[in-house]
Formats: sequence, structure tokens, C-alpha cells
Amino acid sequence: MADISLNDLSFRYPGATDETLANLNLEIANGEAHALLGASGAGKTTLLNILSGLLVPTTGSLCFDGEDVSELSGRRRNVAQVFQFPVLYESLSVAENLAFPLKTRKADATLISQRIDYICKELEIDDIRARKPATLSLFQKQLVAVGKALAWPDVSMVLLDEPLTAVEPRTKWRLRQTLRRVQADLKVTMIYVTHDQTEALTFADRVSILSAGGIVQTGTPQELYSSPTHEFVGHFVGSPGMNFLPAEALGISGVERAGFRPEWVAPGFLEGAEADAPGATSTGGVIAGAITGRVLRTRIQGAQQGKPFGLITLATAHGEIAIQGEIPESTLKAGDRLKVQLTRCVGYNGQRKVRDIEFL
Ligand SMILES: Nc1ncnc2c1ncn2[C@@H]1O[C@H](COP(=O)(O)OP(=O)(O)OP(=O)(O)O)[C@@H](O)[C@H]1O
Repeated sequence: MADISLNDLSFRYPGATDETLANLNLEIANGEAHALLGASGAGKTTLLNILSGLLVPTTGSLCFDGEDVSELSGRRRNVAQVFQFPVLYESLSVAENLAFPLKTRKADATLISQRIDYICKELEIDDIRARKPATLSLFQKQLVAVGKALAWPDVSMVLLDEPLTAVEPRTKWRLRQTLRRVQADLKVTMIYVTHDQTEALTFADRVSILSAGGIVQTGTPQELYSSPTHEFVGHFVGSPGMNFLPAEALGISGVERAGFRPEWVAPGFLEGAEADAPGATSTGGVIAGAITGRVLRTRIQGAQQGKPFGLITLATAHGEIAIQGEIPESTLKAGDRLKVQLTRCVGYNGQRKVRDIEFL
């Protein structure tokens, strides 16, 4: 296992005019569960291929424990990979599949048998070790593929490329939990590449968000959610994503735009639609975090202290926003005017975070 570092790493495909990856800097600690999260075209596959040794960075370097491995083959780096679709030899049993990567590297019979026992126990697949892949579910096959990746004891890192894609929908969460447990038990550096924020945020200790070939933010799931340092992260993480309003409208000086999560609203403030309440302007004026608008729709998500709770979409003079809170039963309907008070927001300038702003 190794500490991984990307140092000013850039990559341009031959003949392309622009760089697909530009100036990436990232440190991944030995034993970390890390996710690379980005939308289609962000550069995830390209970066994965650089990590696995299929592509060589155009400039900058990739280091394992401080040693530049940019030009080493994946095998010499001891990198293992789990693909979207399980890659197994159909004619071999589960145990023989697990033994395969060890045999190709001429491990002795004792080590092979120890590793197979160890992996079967860790992945809880002992009962299927004699079976052929054709008799297994996709979930079981992918577990065996993970086992193959972990077979070699000194693997530097395991790359997981959208590993839940092919498994049956009802077993996705089980595979994700198993991966998380195995990663924590074995302390193997794992890099999980995905476009799915739920997978990334539930698997990883830290997540790097990729956009247009750059890493826009690296942080714990909590940091990415509560304090996005780039507007893209605010949009991309969370469902729905962050709301953005012109900071000027919120009465904040020194920043261009203010971002806030739907639930950053003062508790209880939503009680009673303020139809024509004094101070609520029909144009949706906004001062120091108090926002007025008209209700476009409501979506109940559950109950809090016996009262319906959910998302309310408001049309304000500065654009549509989603807020989360209590939905006064039968009193709040489309068209009602509503005033809410934000508790906090994040101030941005040029899409970059400038500061956190507390209102209450
Ligand atoms: N062989 C190639 N030659 C030139 N450009 C390429 C090549 N492969 C990918 N690209 C470009 O690099 C960019 C990043 O692609 P990449 O496949 O790494 O993104 P991704 O985040 O993995 O997307 P997806 O999730 O759709 O696979 C895209 O604009 C893509 O068109």
C-alpha cells in the first residue's frame, strides 16, 4: 500500500488541442478510501487510466510513496482494478479465479492457499469457493472480482471503476457496504470512480470533485456538503443542489453570489404562509437573509414532530429556489406568498468561496 500523490499532473490526448486534465494536485493517504466524482466527460476515465498505468501524464507526475511511477506499468506499480462488469475466468472455480493473480506472479502454494482462505473469509464467500462463475449472481461475481483485486498482499491501491453498475439493483447497497467494511478492515488504499454522488459520499473518507478536467474541491462528504468552496460543488452535491441568489439581493457586501442549502432556513419560520404579511413585498425583496417569494409547489418528504416536512419551491424576484422545512398542512398552496429566514449561506466571488455568512 502507498501514499499516492498527483503533482501538477496534466494530460492531453495525442492530436487534441486542449488538455483533458489540467494541473491536478492531490494527496491520497495510505489506507484511505477516496472517491473521484464527476459528471460525464469530466475526465474520470482518463485519470483512472493514468492511475492504472494505461496512460502516461503529458506533464507533471504521479508518485507512490514519493517515487515517480508515471511511466511504470500497472503491474509494476502493484495496482489492481475492479471493472464495471466482473472479469472472471468462466472455466475456473471461484478459488481458482482468486488464485490466478498470485499464480501469474509465481507465488508459492502456501501463500496462495493462505490468501484464498483469508479473502474468502473477509468477503464472506467461503461457501461459493468451489463454484464456477456461471452459477453465481452478479453480486457474487463482483465480490469475487474484488477478491481477485485484493489477492496480492502488497497491492498499492485498488481502483474501483463504477463497481456497482452491473449488480442487481437490490444488492447494490450490500456490495457498497461490503466494500466499505473490507476497506476499513484491510486498510487498503481504494479509489472509487463514479458519477453517482450517493455512492461516492457513502463510500469514501474523502471525495475529489472533478469538473472539466480539474479537481474543483477535495474534502470529506460533510465538508463538500456544508462548505462547497466552488459553486460547481454546491450545484453538483446534494439533491436538490444548493440555491444561488445574487449576494446584493441578500444585503451582503464583498461577494457576488450567495449559496445556501434547502435546509438552511430558520426552524419554524415556515409556519403560516405570510399571505400579504406586512413587510413581504410582492416583488420578492430580500434583505439580510429574509427571502420572500411565491410558492410554486410543495413536496412532502416526511414528518417532524407530527407535522409534514419537505421541500418548497419558491419563485423569488431573483430566481427559483428550493427550501426545506415544515409545510403547514392545508394552509400552504401554490401561489401563496411566503417569507423565510436563512440561518447561513456561503458567499462566492468568481465561483470561488469567499466566506461563510451567518444570519442568526
Ligand atoms: N481517446 C481520446 N482521444 C481524445 N479525447 C478523448 C479520448 N478519450 C476521452 N477523450 C475526451 O476527454 C474528455 C474526458 O473524457 P473521460 O472519458 O475521461 O471522462 P469521464 O468523466 O470518464 O466521462 P464518462 O463518465 O462519460 O466516461 C472528454 O471530453 C472526452 O471526449
